[in-house]
Amino acid sequence: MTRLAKFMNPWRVFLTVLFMAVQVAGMLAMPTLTANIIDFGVAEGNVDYIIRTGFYMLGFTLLTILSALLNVYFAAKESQGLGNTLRKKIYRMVIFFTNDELDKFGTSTLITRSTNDIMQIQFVMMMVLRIMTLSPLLIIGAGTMAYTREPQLAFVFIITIPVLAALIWFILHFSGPLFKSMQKKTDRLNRVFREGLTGIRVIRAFNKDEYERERFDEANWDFAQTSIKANTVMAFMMPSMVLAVSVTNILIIWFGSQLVSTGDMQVGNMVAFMTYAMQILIGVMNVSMVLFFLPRGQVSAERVLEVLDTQNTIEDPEQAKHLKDTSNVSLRFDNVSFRYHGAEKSALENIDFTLNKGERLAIIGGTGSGKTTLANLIPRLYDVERGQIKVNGVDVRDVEQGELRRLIGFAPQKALLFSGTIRENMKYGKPEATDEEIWHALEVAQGKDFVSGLPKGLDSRVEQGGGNFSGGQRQRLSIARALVTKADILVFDDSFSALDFKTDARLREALKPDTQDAAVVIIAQRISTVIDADQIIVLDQGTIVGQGTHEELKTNNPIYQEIMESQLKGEDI
Ligand SMILES: Nc1ncnc2c1ncn2[C@@H]1O[C@H](COP(=O)(O)OP(=O)(O)OP(=O)(O)O)[C@@H](O)[C@H]1O
Repeated sequence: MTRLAKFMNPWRVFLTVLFMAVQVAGMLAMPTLTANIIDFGVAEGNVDYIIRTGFYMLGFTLLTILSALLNVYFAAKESQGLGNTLRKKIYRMVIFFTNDELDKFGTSTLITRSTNDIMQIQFVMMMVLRIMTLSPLLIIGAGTMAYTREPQLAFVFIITIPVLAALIWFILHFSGPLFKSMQKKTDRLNRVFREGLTGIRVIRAFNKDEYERERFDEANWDFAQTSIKANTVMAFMMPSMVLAVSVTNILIIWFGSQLVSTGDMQVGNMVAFMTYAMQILIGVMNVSMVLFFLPRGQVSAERVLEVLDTQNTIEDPEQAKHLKDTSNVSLRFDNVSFRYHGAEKSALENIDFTLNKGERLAIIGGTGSGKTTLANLIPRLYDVERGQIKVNGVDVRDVEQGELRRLIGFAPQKALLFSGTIRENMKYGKPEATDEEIWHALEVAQGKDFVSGLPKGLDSRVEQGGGNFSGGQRQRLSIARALVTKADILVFDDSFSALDFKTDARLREALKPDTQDAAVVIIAQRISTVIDADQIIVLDQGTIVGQGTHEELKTNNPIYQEIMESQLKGEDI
């Protein structure tokens, strides 16, 4: 938690502590004023004194309330501000994470860390800022006041504080592991719930509704049981506190009344002593609670800092080069090899090709042959292990990522759209794109007809992930989004797979005049998609096993022939 200090505002922390100190001073003054009113006002029948002290008490009460409010205000502002800063920082980090870092963490843990863990930090920070400053001050202050008022009664604390501390320890000792297991069970509950929601179609198709319901019920019941147990144990906290306060009061009254009867102590002092005793015991209880929650905040802080401390493996060079000659675009893979982080085998081995302006390169291969990996290397989503990727003759690692990616239009394998309107999605890579440009891109991507058929056209809503469109429609929108950028290098990663053969053919035909000045990479599993490419690369287990035109490969490449035979009848091609 201490490492979080650098994200905090020192002025707000100072004001929190300052108002807390004023609040404590007010709280400590009250029992003394009560004692005085009893001993010098009531006992001596001094009405003036009672009224004057009554006003002082009112003043101190107002001061205490005001400073308590300001303390809570600044503590809440600080803890919420800390949460806000951490969330912002995590988001900014994650958005620049390379695929390597994203693979290392996984999306769901990044979501949990930026929501649950930060909320836990906020909660603990609020407790620390309020209770951890209030309680020690209160314990020391009330202890000193009580002792100076009546040293003969101070021995009471030697009995009651250890008893209360032991009771609290006992409760926390049993509830601690239960709360810990509750966190794990919450994770499980979330996982089952998430799986159930995302897999709802599969669940229905396999008629597994009942099975999934039982799985959820079981996780839910398990969580509820642990929660009940933990809270039952915690329920002993308040009675223990009441017990400790009552025992203290009994002891104070028992011994105090003897001192009063012998004239060694005044009644008011006894009342004040009882109030100080209660303040001390509440302080002890609160400190124990904070000490209980602190380790949880610590774990969350570590999980959040782990993300913030992550060094991006892909960084911009200090002396960046520029992709000057954009009029004559080229893409070159120079003996490129790549291995995923922690993988034993290379995903790509010695990939070598050159693609020039106006040319179309198709990459075909079976599942897991490395096609998507190759596509991801072009915009530098990963860095090569060996070899070089050059755009316009410059190594992509020598160029700023922003400059490189502005040159590339990318339609990923999973056609992901963002919630918003179709227009907003189309403008994603080129915010200044006109409606005319968008409609043209949609026409090329064979999406104009269905978009213009929608009642609101370009203003039609796109749900999260594009869930309100069919797979084929999503792909066409994703292709159009890439085309709107009018990029020099266009990469279509299996983007035509959900299109029927006719639409696929029409799209590729429409693409030709539109991409005359671009270098186009088309990744596909279907022979019909790659048939008219200027150059085809056949990938198998990460290596190039064939390179040439369709006519060349058709006659001399056994793997290409194999793919062809499995998909089409030879005589049709
Ligand atoms: N993030 C990753 N971490 C580790 N290994 C990966 C990762 N992504 C892919 N791989 C592995 O790299 C190899 C190539 O995968 P890739 O996704 O490039 O294949 P692909 O040809 O695009 O397959 P498909 O046609 O099924 O999409 C596979 O063996 C795969 O298991």
